[in-house]
Amino acid sequence: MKLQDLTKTYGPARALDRVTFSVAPGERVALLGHNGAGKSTLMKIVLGLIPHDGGAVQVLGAAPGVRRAGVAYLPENVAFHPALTGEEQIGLFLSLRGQDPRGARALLARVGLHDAAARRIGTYSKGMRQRVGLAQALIGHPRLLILDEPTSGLDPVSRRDFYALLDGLSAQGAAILLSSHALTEVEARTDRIVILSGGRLVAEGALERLRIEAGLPVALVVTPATGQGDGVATHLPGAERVGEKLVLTCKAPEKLGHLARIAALGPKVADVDVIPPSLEDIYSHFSRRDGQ
Ligand SMILES: Nc1ncnc2c1ncn2[C@@H]1O[C@H](COP(=O)(O)OP(=O)(O)OP(=O)(O)O)[C@@H](O)[C@H]1O
Repeated sequence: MKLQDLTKTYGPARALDRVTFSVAPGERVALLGHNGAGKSTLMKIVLGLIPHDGGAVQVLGAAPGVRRAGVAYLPENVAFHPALTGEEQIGLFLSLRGQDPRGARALLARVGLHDAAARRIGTYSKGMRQRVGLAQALIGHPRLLILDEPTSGLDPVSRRDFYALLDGLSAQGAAILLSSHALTEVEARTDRIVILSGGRLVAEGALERLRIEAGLPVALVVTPATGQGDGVATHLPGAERVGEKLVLTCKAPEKLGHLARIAALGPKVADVDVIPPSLEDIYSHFSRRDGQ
């Protein structure tokens, strides 16, 4: 999937402004952005549901909407018929795609729903319904998956399982674009992050690169040995006392120098932790930089 200077306006309002990025086969890219940043608009354009005004869009090497069979979409809130069993529902979707409905069990097994296949969807948890959505999305072996906040409302275990499924799909070569507000989880589970703000791409890259680009401070959390708090504090001017600990905030390039000074204090120091800026910090840095 390739976007080049993608632009979309709704009347006078510009929802997307010259957005350029791509998602390669096997890559998992997270699309982040505040409400109204343009994420849904971008997804709808890629899916061929709405036209764009400017720039170029290539989806599996063709215009959006052309290679429909190769593209799967999982909307944020999937709704299925509560009276149907998982197997009946997926069987129905298979029939609608001209495929053998008996393939439903295998698809449900792929998303960990084999044992629940004969139960009515009305009895499923939200995480299980989300997996039915993923099973539906997997029909026909899509090469591009567009997932709109796929883990919103899922508990941590369901989220982890869901990402494990995505890992398997990307390992088989599927390109995955997912939007999310859950920053910490995409930090660990995606290859690249794209941040939209006010319709513009304000940051793109692997998290490590964004961390460096943002130039945000690093915190060194020093735990003095028992009774050594004051002694350590005199050697760390500028450090803030937080309970028993001393927190020194510095720019990333200064980190090693500070660590060397801390190490030189020897047994006066019991422990030291280096806390890099979180994805939340990086995200608000880029969003703010853009005046949001
Ligand atoms: N059909 C429409 N008509 C007019 N304006 C629209 C339409 N759809 C979206 N917009 C506007 O375009 C901008 C981008 O909206 P979009 O829904 O793409 O954002 P989003 O990042 O998906 O937000 P959210 O996280 O709330 O889903 C917003 O300012 C929104 O109000």
